[in-house]
Amino acid sequence: MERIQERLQYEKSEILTDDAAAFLEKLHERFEEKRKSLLQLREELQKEFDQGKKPTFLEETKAIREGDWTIAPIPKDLQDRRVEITGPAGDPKMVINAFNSGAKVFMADFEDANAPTFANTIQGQRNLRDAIRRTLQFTAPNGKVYQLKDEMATLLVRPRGWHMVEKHFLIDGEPISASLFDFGLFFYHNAKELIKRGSGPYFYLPKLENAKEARLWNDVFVFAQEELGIPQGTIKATVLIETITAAFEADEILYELKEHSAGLNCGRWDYIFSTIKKFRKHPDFILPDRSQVTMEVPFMRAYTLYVAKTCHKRNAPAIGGMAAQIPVKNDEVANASAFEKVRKDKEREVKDGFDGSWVAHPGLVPVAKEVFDQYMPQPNQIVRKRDDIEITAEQLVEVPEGDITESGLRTNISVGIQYIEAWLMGKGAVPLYNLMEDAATAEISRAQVWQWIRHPKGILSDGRKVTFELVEQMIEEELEKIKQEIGAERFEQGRFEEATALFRELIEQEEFIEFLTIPGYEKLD
Ligand SMILES: CC(=O)SCCNC(=O)CCNC(=O)[C@H](O)C(C)(C)COP(=O)(O)OP(=O)(O)OC[C@H]1O[C@@H](n2cnc3c(N)ncnc32)[C@H](O)[C@@H]1OP(=O)(O)O
Ligand SMILES: O=CC(=O)O
Ligand SMILES: [Mg+2]
Repeated sequence: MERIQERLQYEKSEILTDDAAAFLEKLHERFEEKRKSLLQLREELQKEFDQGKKPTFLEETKAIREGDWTIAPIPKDLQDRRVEITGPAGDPKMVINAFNSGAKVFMADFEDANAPTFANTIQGQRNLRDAIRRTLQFTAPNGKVYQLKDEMATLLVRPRGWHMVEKHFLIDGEPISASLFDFGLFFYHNAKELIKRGSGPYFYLPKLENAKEARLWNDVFVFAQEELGIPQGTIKATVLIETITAAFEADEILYELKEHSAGLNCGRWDYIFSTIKKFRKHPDFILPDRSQVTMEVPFMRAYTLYVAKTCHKRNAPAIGGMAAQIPVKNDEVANASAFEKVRKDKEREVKDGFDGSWVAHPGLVPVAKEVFDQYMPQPNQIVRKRDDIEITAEQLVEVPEGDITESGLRTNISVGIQYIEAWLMGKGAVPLYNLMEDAATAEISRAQVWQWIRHPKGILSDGRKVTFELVEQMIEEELEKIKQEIGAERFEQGRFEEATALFRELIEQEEFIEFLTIPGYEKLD
């Protein structure tokens, strides 16, 4: 077996130990072929979407949707998930702050919020290993010491999606699946320790496109538990419903994972991205400015209500999504407005039936908690079945009204380039213009520009057609603005040239690039 040099560099981290590496190799041998065949299925289905197909509820799984079954009981420390904070796993200060934030759950992210440099990925594993053992500490350059409090949030870990590989760990010359790498290392080092401490190995599973992909995760769990001699059903996983195709198989996904399920979550940003991506060639499907695709537009309402209803029918928790607002420094009015937007977002979710929701920043934990405490005094509202809700396939794909504006196009260009630059610099989540931006939100930005250029209805509200030439002119102008905003020094020292080149590649390639993180990863360490 060939393993690669970087491993030596991290030997001291005690993460890529021989035993852990052997476990990863077993996962790879057993599941790599299936992973590849499922990715192939995605491509085949896309060809059908490109011909005009729309997703439907599957005839062959009708019995599952109509059947009377529930998921296995939820462990005690996942009963009350009213506020979940998320953040990149690789930053030790943020990890400590998140555990201490007062949120019930901390979703430690190897995915949307993490730029997957090998250093970030391995550091993330170290941070979590040490946090679980209560030994994680961090001293900031200003001397401030960060330590874990006695009362910590329950940990859920989000490995990367099935489409990514970890290029620093080769098996017979082939990179291992990033999902198996992130999951495998975390599980191997921590599953028994977590159980000993009264919790368990809990996960968030991102970017699944269908129930077959959930079944693969379930198979991985069964195998992993067997290998470590841990009782079957100990692993619990919440699946993000963040692709349009997965929404149509929400029931089936819960069913596949039912012994290991901890419900579903509405990953709204990737969900929007997924609709643009899947229907990119549909003449009737085009979205307005990103800022107009709110949670109130009919197809987003339909999706979230459908997820809430489906979860409760199966005794599963339904977890809401991420409002992009974060606290605004030095501007009280903008700050109050950001908090108000988050409050409204959480109010809608709790009233719809969600059992908890995400926040991006510790400063937002109290507001989300206050809303859930008010409307959900009990640990969760799973007993509240939403039989009153009926959602049709048509509602899930209803095209929203709205405008494409010059300002919306410019924001997509500017935010897209700035996010990619930050990501190439090793930061997977960044504040831009008072909003949290991560891989999912950046995907929307670049996908919209790609679509608006090609779609006959990609016309600005002032009548101009969005063209390559117009976008090219705006790229130059937006780069100049960015330089003014951040200063020439930061601009020169950054990776804006590469980020702009990648942004151009993403919008110029006729064949839509599935994820920006795939070509991006080639440029990352
Ligand atoms: C689409 C999706 O997948 S959403 C989920 C994935 N996205 C995320 O997880 C984004 C999470 N949020 C973040 O990464 C951050 O909030 C950012 C990057 C948006 C903003 O971070 P900052 O610029 O550091 O914010 P700010 O300066 O206000 O932070 C204040 C303090 O809160 C901490 N903090 C901010 N966000 C978080 C967080 N999510 N978790 C833990 N601590 C946090 C900072 O580390 C800082 O700590 P300090 O005072 O001890 O130094
Ligand atoms: O992962 C969450 C999302 O909104 O995307
Ligand atoms: Mg996502």
